[in-house]
Amino acid sequence: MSAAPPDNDVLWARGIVKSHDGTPALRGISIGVREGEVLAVTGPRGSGKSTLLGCLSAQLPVDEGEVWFNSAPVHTLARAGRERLRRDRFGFVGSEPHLVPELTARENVALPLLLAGAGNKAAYTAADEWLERLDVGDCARLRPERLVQSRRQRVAVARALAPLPPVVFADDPTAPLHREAADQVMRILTSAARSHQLTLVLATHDAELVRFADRAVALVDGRLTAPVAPVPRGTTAPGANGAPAVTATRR
Ligand SMILES: Nc1ncnc2c1ncn2[C@@H]1O[C@H](COP(=O)(O)OP(=O)(O)OP(=O)(O)O)[C@@H](O)[C@H]1O
Repeated sequence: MSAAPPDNDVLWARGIVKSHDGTPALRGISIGVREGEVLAVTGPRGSGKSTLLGCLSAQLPVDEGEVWFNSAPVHTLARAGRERLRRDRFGFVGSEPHLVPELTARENVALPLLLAGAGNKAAYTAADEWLERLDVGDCARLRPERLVQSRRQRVAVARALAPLPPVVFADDPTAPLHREAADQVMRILTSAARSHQLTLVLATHDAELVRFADRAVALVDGRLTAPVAPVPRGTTAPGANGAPAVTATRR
C-alpha cells in the first residue's frame, strides 16, 4: 500500500521510470508541485524534460512509479481517463504552435472553451481578451498560415490559458521566439498563472527563463540533480551535489 500524496501538492510523483522503445528517459523521478507554483524543469537536450511533463500531464503512461493529481491517482487511469483529465484539467503549450489551420486565431482560442460548454459570446469575448493580452489582438481574424511563427506561438499560449485550467504544462514554449518575445511570453504566462492561482510546469533548456519560476529542478540523464523542496521566496537554495544555486523570487 503506497503512502498518500501531501494535500498541498497538486501534482505528486514517486519513483517514475519511463523508457521510449527500450531507451530509458526517466530513471526514478520523485517530485511534488504545489498548487499555484511556477516550477521550471531545466536540463540539457535529451535529459528527459519532455518525458517528465508527458508523465505528469497524463500524456504518457509511466512504466513504473506513481503520479497523482489533486490526491487522485493518474498512473492507474486507462487511456480514456487520462484523455479526459488532460482535456478538462490541463492546458498545454509546446514549442510548436499546433493551431487548427482552418480556424482564425480567435476561433482557435475560443475552441477549447466551446468544447467545454461555454456559450459563443463568452468564448469569443475571452478569446479576444487573451489575444489582446498576448499582444496579438490584431491577428484575431487571421488564419495561422497568415501569421509568423512567433505570433502563432502567442495565439497558442492564449489558447492554453483561456480556459484557466488548474495546471498548465509548457514544454519549451519560447523555443520559436527571440529573447525579447520569449521574455514577454514568459511574463504573461507567469503573471496569468499567479493572478489566477494556476500551477505552471515549465520545461526549458534556456537557463535565462529560470528567473520567472518560483523553483527550479534540473534533470540530467533522466535523474533529478537539483533540490525538489520548495525554495522560500526571495532566498537562495543550495543546489544538490554542488549544483548551481537557484534563486526563487515571486514577481
Ligand atoms: N518518442 C520517442 N521515441 C524514442 N526515444 C525518445 C522519444 N522521446 C524521447 N526519447 C528519448 O528519451 C530521452 C529523453 O528525451 P526527452 O525529449 O524527454 O528530453 P528533453 O530533455 O525534453 O529533450 P529536448 O530538450 O531536446 O526536448 C532522449 O534520449 C530521447 O532521445
